[in-house]
Amino acid sequence: MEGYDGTVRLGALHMNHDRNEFDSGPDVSVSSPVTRQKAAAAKQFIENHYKNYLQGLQDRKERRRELQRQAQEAQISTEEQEEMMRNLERRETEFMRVQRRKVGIDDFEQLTVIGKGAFGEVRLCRAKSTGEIYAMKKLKKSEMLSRGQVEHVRSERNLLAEVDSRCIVKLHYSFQDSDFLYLIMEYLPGGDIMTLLMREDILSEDVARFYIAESILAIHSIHQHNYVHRDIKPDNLILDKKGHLKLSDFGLCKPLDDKYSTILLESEEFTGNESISEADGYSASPWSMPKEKLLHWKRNRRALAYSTVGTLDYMAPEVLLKKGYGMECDWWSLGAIMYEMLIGYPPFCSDDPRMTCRKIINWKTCLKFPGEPKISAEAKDLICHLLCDVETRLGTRGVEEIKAHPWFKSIQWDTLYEMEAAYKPTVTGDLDTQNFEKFPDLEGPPSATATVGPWRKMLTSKDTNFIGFTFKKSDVLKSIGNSDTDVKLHGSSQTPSVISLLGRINLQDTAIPESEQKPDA
Ligand SMILES: Nc1ncnc2c1ncn2[C@@H]1O[C@H](COP(=O)(O)OP(=O)(O)OP(=O)(O)O)[C@@H](O)[C@H]1O
Repeated sequence: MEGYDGTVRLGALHMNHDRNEFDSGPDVSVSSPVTRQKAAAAKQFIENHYKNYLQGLQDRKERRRELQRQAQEAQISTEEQEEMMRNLERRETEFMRVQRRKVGIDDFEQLTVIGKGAFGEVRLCRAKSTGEIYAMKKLKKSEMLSRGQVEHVRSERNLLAEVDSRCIVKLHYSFQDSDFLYLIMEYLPGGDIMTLLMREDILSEDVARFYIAESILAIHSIHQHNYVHRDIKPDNLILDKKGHLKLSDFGLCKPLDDKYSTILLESEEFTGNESISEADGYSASPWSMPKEKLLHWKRNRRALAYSTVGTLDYMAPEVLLKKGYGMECDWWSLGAIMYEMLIGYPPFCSDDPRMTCRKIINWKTCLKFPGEPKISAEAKDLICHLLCDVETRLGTRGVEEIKAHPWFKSIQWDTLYEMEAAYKPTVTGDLDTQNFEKFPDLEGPPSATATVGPWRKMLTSKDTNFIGFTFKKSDVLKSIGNSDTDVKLHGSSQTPSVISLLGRINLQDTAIPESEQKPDA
C-alpha cells in the first residue's frame, strides 16, 4: 500500500494493557491527518481481527460442548459419540475453509435493477454457487469519499452485521473491489412504502396502524443498539413477501448540511424563531395545492429520492438546525410518515426543498390538518405528539410511551410479526420485481474489473478508507447438510441422527477481516 506497511502502522500504535485496547501514541499526534487516518484504520483493523479471532475460538468450543451435551442426553454409545465429534470437526474444517474463501462480485450474477439511491443502485442478484437470490446494494467509493460518507457506510455495514432482528433487513455479505462497495442483503420482494403510497394515495387507519406499529418495533430495535437512523422515510421501509415491514438503509444520510440548511440558515440568518405564514409568500399547505402540482410533487419525489440530494420531508427540525439530536429525531420522522399515510402528503411538503426546510423549522405554525380526508382524534393526537418539541415528543422517555398511545389500543405488540400483515403483496416467484419501479439498465453488463487473484490486491491497495468493510454471514451447515460428509447413525427410532443433532448447532454470522480472505485455491 502506498507509503504504508504493517510495521509503520503498528509502530504508531501503543497497546494500552489496562484498557485492553490500542491507543494512538505521540508519533501519531504530531503526524499528518493522512497518517492519523491510516493509524485509525490500522487500529480498527487489529481490534476487529482479534475480536473476531477470539470470538471464533469461543464459538467453536461452545459448539463442541453443546454437541457433547446433546449426545449424552441422547444416550448413544461412545463410538457413536466419537463419530459425531469427528463429524463436527470435519464440518468445522469445512466451515473455516468456506470462511477463508473470498467472496466477490464474480460470485454473483447481477440481475434487474430495483432501486436507486444517492450513491449507487440496488439490484437483484443470484449467488452462482447456491442459486440463492439477494438484493445487492452497490456504492461508488469515489462518491462516498468525495462526499465524506465513509463513516456512514461503515455504520450501515456495522449495524446490518450487528443487529439480528426480524425488523431489520439482513446482511449476508459485504465486500469491495477497486471502485465499489457491495452489500449483499436479503431480498424483500414486497416493495417499499414509498411505492405503496404512490400507488394507494392514502391508507386506511387500520392499514397505517399496522405499518406504523411495525416501524416502531424496527426503529426501537436499532435504538437498542445505540444507533440513530436520522433519515427514516418511506423508501427505507420495505415489505417482505408476507407484507411485514423491515427497515433498511442505515447511515447513508444525505449531506444536508451543504445542500440546504447551511444555505438557508446562514445566508438568511434563519434562526427558527420567526413566524411563517402564507402571507409572507410561503407556499400553501400541501393539501391546498392544485391537483396537478401535487401530482408533480409525487412524480418529482421519486426522482428526488434517487438524486444525490434526497428528500428532507421527514427530517426532524433539530437535525436540520444541526442542534444536538438524539433518538427522538426518528420518532419525528415516523410522525411525518404517519401524516402522509393518512393525509396523502408529508406535512411540510413543498415544490421547493428550501421551503420544506423552513416549514419544518416553523412546524408550530405550519403543521395543519385538512378537512378532508378525515382522520380520527386519536390519530391526530398521536401525530401532534410526534411532530413537536423534543421535550414533549412521545418516545423521548422511551418507546413504551408511544406504544401506550390510545391509537394503538388494538395492537398486539408481542405477536405483531406473527400476525397476518395488513396487506399481502403479490409476489409470484423469487425473481419477481413487480412491486418495484422499472429502471432502464443504463450501465449495461457489470464491469470486468478483476476482483480475484493478484490484481485484486493492487486494485484495492489504496483502500485504507474501507478497511473492515468485509463481512460474511455463513451457514455452512445448511449448505453441506445434504452432502455425503454426513454420517447417519443407526440405532433405535428415538436415537437422533448426527444430522439432526448437528443441524441444531449453527455455524454462522462470522465477520472476517479482509486480511484473512485468501484467493481461492
Ligand atoms: N433488501 C432490499 N430488498 C428489496 N429492495 C430493496 C432492498 N434494499 C433496497 N431496496 C430498494 O432500493 C431502494 C434504494 O435503497 P436504499 O435506500 O438502501 O439506497 P441508498 O443508496 O441508501 O438510498 P438513499 O441513501 O438515497 O436512501 C429502496 O427504496 C428499495 O426500493
